[in-house]
Amino acid sequence: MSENIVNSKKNAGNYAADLVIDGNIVGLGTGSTVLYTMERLSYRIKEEGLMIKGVPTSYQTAVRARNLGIPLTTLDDFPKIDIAIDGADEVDSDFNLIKGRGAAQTRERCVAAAAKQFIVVVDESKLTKKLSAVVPVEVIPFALAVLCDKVKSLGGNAIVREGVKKDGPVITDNGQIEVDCDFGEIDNPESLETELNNIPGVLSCGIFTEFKEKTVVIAGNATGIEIL
Ligand SMILES: O=C(CO)[C@H](O)[C@H](O)COP(=O)(O)O
Repeated sequence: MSENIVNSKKNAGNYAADLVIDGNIVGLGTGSTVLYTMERLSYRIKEEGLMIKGVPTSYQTAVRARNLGIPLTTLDDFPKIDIAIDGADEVDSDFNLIKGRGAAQTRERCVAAAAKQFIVVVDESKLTKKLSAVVPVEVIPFALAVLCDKVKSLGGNAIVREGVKKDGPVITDNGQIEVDCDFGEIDNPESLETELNNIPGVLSCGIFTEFKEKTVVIAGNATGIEIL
């Protein structure tokens, strides 16, 4: 990762952490940008006595939060939360998102849906006019072929994500399979999201179009941030 991208992620992540106030229940997204948010929250907890609880969106985030001394809670205890901070793989000009590079989009969707405010932290290279990144989809193995068939009928190409230090498919935190679906440029993200999420056996695809009204995008650059 270039120094520019690292600084851009850091600037966006840090800015988002400073939006959190005492008493907040905070959705903690997954990925490298949110890690900067969590590091800054950890600093604020230790140095400023900030009192918060985090709801992690993945196993990795839970481990990182524990190591950073961020107290954790669950959606069982707080079905409604104050603010969720999460990264994205692509953000279009209407605030439609593609998420799920980390295969965490199902829990990320649950946490974003539960939040009053959804803060998306990205480096500015993630901003695009039109979504065109690969769309991750989490599916139960029983429905894998059905999903692949449906993706084909929608003009896409589905590839089961392979593990890096494991042979075979990536098994998600929910014990399911992650499938990367390439549709090229996406003309209608809302309808594609609905089509994919409605396939029986799909837990969640990585297109997020329904949180626009509560979304603030913080796009980091090498020297600062832009709020969109
Ligand atoms: O959706 C995600 C994980 O499932 C991440 O939020 C997204 O991939 C962005 O990650 P990063 O901040 O590392 O670029």
